[in-house]
Amino acid sequence: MSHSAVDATQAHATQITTTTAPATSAPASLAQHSVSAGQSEPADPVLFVTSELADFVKVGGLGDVSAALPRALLNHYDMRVLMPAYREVLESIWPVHVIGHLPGLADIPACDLGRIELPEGLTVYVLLCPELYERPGSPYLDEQGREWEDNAIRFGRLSLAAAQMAMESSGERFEDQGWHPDLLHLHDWQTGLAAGYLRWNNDDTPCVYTIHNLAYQGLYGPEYLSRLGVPESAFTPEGLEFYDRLSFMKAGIIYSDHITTVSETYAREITTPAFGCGLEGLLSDCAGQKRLSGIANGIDDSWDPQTDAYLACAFATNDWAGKRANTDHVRRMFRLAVSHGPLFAVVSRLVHQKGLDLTIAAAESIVRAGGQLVVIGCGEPAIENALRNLEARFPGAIGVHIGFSEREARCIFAGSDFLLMPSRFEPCGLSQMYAQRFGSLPIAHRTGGLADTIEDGVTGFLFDELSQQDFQKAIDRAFRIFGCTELFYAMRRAAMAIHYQWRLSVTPYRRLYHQLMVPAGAATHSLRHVSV
Ligand SMILES: Nc1ncnc2c1ncn2[C@@H]1O[C@H](COP(=O)(O)OP(=O)(O)O[C@H]2O[C@H](CO)[C@@H](O)[C@H](O)[C@H]2O)[C@@H](O)[C@H]1O
Repeated sequence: MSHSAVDATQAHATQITTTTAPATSAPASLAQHSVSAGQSEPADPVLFVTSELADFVKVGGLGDVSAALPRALLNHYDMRVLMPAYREVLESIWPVHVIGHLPGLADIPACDLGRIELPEGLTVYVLLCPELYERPGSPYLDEQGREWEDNAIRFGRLSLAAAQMAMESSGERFEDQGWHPDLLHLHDWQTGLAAGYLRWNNDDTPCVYTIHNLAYQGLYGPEYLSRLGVPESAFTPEGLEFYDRLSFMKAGIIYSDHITTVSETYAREITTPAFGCGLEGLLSDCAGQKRLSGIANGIDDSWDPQTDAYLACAFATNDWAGKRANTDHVRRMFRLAVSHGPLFAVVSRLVHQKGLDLTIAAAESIVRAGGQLVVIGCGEPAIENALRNLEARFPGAIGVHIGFSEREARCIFAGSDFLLMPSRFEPCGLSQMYAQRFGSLPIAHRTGGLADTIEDGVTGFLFDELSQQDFQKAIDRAFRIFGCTELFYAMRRAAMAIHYQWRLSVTPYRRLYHQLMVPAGAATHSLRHVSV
C-alpha cells in the first residue's frame, strides 16, 4: 500500500493495519470459497456494491437497504459489501485492515483496498482513496449542498473497483483468503459503470443492477469517456450515451444481466413516459426480455416498538397509553402545545420527489382543524426555508427540525398518528413501513411502493391524483377516522400487524442469483434472462 494512504488515515480514530496477503493472486478453485457461519456447503460469494451503508453513513433509503439486505442474505450467500472509505468510515470504531491495492485507469486514481468486519458477520471492503472520499459534507454533496464536481471520478472509482475485484486478467484475479465474487449486485447510478468495465474487458461475471431511484442518473459530458477509460465504441444510443452525455445509469441497465427495482408497481411505472425519466423505451425492452423485475424492500427487525431503545416508552399493539407517551414526548421535543388532536409527521429527505410543496400547502388546514405537524429532514434549501417559515407562522402547532437523527426519526414514527407521504413517485419507500410498524398511519399518493404496501382505509390512506385537492381529501378522511376511536384503533392494529420482513425479499433475490450463477459454459451472457 502507498505510505500516503497510511499517513492520511492514521490521523483518524480507526485503526488501520496491513496484512501480508496481496489482494491479487493466482486463480483458486471453487473449493476454496469461504463458508458462511453455520453452513456446511461453501456459500456462493457475492459482492454487494453501494455508495451508502447505514452502519457508517446514510443519505436515505439506500443506506438502510445496504445495511439490511446483505445481512438478510448471509445465511445463503457469502455476501460482502464494497463501498468508499468516507471520513465517517475511517472515524468509526471498526478497524480497517489494508489487504491490497487496486490500479487506476485514465483519470481514476489507484487506491488501496481495506477490509472491515462488522457485527453479524458482515465483511465490508472499503476503497481507501483519501483524495476522493475523505472530505466533509455528504457522500454526494459538499457542505454548501452542491454536487462534488468530481463525482464522476469518485463513483467511476467505485465502479472500477467492483469490476477489478470480479474480473480475471492475464491469469490474475482478486482474492481475499480464497474469496472472489461470482456475482456483482450493483446499486443505483453510482455503481452502473461496473457492469460496463466488465463487458469491455470481455468478462461475463453476472451482474444484478438494482434501481432505487431512476431520477438520479449520473450524467456527464462526453469528455468523461476518456477520463473514465470508457471505450469510444460504447458512446452510442445502444450503449451508455444519453442525449450526448455519458450515463452511469444507462450503463448499469445495458450491461447488467438483470435489472431489479424496489417494488413491483415501480417496475411497471418506469416503463412509461411519466416515470421513465427518458429511459422508458429501454426499460420496456428490458421488461419484454424479462430482464426487469420488482422485488420489494423489507424493514429489519430493529423496527419493533416493544424493543426499540430509542423510544420514550416501549409499547405494543393495544397499549395506546404507551403510544400516547411517545406522542407527548414528540410534542415536548418540538415545543408543541398540549393537545388531544392528531399529530401528523414528515420524516423525509426534503426533495421535490417527496411532494413537500403539497404538505406545506396543506399545513394551515391541518392546524385549523386542530391537528399538529412535526417535520424532520434536510435537503433542498428552498424547501428547508419554506418549512422554517411554516414553523414561525404556527408556533406550538408546527415543529421543524432541519437535519436528521435516527433517534428522532424513530421517536416521531412512534409518537405520530399519521405520516404524510404525497410523493410524486416512490420506488418503494421505507418510511411508510416504519410508520405502520409503530402505529402511525401513512397518508400517501398511490404510486410505486406506496401503492403496494398501503391498503387504503385499512393500513393507511391512499389518494390517486397528485393534486392538492385529492391530498386534502385524504387528510380530511384521516381526521374523520381519528374522531371514530374504535375505527382508528382498528386501523392502527392492522398497520402494526403487517411486517415487511427482509426474509420475504430474500427468496426472489435467491432465485435471481441462482439463475444467473449458472456454471461457466452452461449459458452465454446474453441468454441469462430470468424471471423472478
Ligand atoms: N435527511 C435525511 N438524512 C438521512 N436519512 C434520512 C433523511 N431523511 C429521511 N431519512 C431516512 O432515510 C430513509 C428514507 O427512505 P425512503 O425509502 O423512504 O426514501 P429515499 O427516497 O431516501 O430512498 C430511495 O431508495 C429507497 C430504498 O430502495 C426506496 O425505498 C425509496 O423509494 C427511494 O426513493 C428512512 O430511513 C428515513 O428515516
